[in-house]
Amino acid sequence: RTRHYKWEVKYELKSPDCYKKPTITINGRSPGPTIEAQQGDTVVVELKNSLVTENVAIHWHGIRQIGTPWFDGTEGVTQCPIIAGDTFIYRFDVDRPGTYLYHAHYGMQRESGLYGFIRVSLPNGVLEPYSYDYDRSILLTDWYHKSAAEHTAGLTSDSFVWVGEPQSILLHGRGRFNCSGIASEQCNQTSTECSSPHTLIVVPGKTYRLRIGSLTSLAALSFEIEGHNMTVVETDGHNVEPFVVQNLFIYSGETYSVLVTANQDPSRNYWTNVKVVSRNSSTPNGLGIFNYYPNHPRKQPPTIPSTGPAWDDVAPRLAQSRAIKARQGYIHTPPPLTDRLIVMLNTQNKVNNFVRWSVNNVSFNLPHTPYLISLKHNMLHVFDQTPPPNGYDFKTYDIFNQSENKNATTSNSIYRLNFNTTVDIVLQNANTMNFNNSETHPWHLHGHDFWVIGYGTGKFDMFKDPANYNLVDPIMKNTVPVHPYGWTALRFRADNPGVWAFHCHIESHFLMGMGVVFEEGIEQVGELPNSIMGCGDSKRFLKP
Ligand SMILES: O=C1O[C@H]([C@@H](O)CO)C(O)=C1O
Repeated sequence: RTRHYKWEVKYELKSPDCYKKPTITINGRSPGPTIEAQQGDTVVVELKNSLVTENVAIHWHGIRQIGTPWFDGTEGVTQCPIIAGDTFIYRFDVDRPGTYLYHAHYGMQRESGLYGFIRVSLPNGVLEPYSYDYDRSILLTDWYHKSAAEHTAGLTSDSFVWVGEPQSILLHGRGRFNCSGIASEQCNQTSTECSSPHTLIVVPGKTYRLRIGSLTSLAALSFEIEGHNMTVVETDGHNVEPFVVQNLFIYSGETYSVLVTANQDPSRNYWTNVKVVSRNSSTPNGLGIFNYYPNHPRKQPPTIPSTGPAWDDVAPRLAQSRAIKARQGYIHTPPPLTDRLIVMLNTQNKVNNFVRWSVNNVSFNLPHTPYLISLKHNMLHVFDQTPPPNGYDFKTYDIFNQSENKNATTSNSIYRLNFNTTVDIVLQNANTMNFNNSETHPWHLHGHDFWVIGYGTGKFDMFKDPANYNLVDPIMKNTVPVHPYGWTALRFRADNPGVWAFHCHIESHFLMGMGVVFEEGIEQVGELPNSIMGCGDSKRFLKP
């Protein structure tokens, strides 16, 4: 079956947290419409770019694009941007059930509000291994009052201006900023998004499958529903061996399904409470109402919202990461051995006076001609052909100290993987340029799911640590955090012909170079559609 969507992407002045800001909407909404499909369907999105003076591209996050690598929506990697005024048609199969996302993948457009959910249901007659009465979803984002253009200008200037902490956390597009002292024409306190908080209406005694996704531009979050336990059952489209949490840590690019039963005192409402963790943030918690029917949805809970977990306590976050295992009966066993190990040291450093992020001292820049096109047509002059390093100087590099990394460079070189081989990636975190500081980075892989085979603290030891890998019941995911001063080990099969980005999902960090690109099986990629071409050196492959 084909699911057809017709979208118009456009700037509109919106006030999701009361403050008026040009927001990128789809058919007038941010978050955009949820794509609803069933396993095996083909999704067709006919996208009209009405941004007037800006190009666009949309990535279908978690959809592997098997056989359609040109519709991954990653500007510079798999396609040219969609020019203002043009209409572009994405067409791809959703081959697995679960909760996925979509969002802009061009410059820093995502933070302007261009995002939404993809929900893929099971085939008729097939049941989830858990039961619930209702299915709801809630997209968590962070919200800045400055524009993406202003952020980009600051980040790419040699007098670096950091984006800082977001002004608000939005619960499915709703937040509340304190407008006192702000000119009234700048704050629209009567907008629906601002005047009524996010509300989840629940019927006492019923169980809810709550799909939670994060597409923050920066913030790592803790999500909780006051007084209610949550049972984690799904992440990134894979069934999780159930475990119970009071608060769920969620990083940008991840999705979770949790089961929540409305089993508390039904005479009142409760807070849904979203807090920034991992950074010493000034952003107020995002608050919504968990509304027990028939209480009035605006009836304030009688309690003061909790402050949430300590922002700098890594231990519970690492513990949650380690608790996520594949569900019994749904385990895909990884290959026991790898063909290739790439250790990726994540550092913040200066390159020619610009503040950048690097992987093994290479800070990534996108080329003008998308890799998929240049590789398919063997135009090797359009990017740097020296492969990036497979590791870093393990003996001398001190991950616990500020380092100048004097020989860090920028490059658009890529990793070329042998088709149908097994690849291990170890993300190695380190100190930033600031004293006694290491940040959390959620890494997202396009075109694949990977097995999460290990987490560790300190420096990864390639001789000792692999002995402790979980090769029995590791979860498969498409996005995973590397915790401060720690490491995360992943394994995947390079079995999807195409060119795939792997990057930090913090939008500013990818812009600052925190990403790599993998090519695999390019010779098996079919004929590229005309619609992805037109920029850089790709013009000459346009077919008449
Ligand atoms: O990339 C970053 O830059 C700032 C800060 O390190 C600049 O001093 C920060 O917190 C980041 O995550």
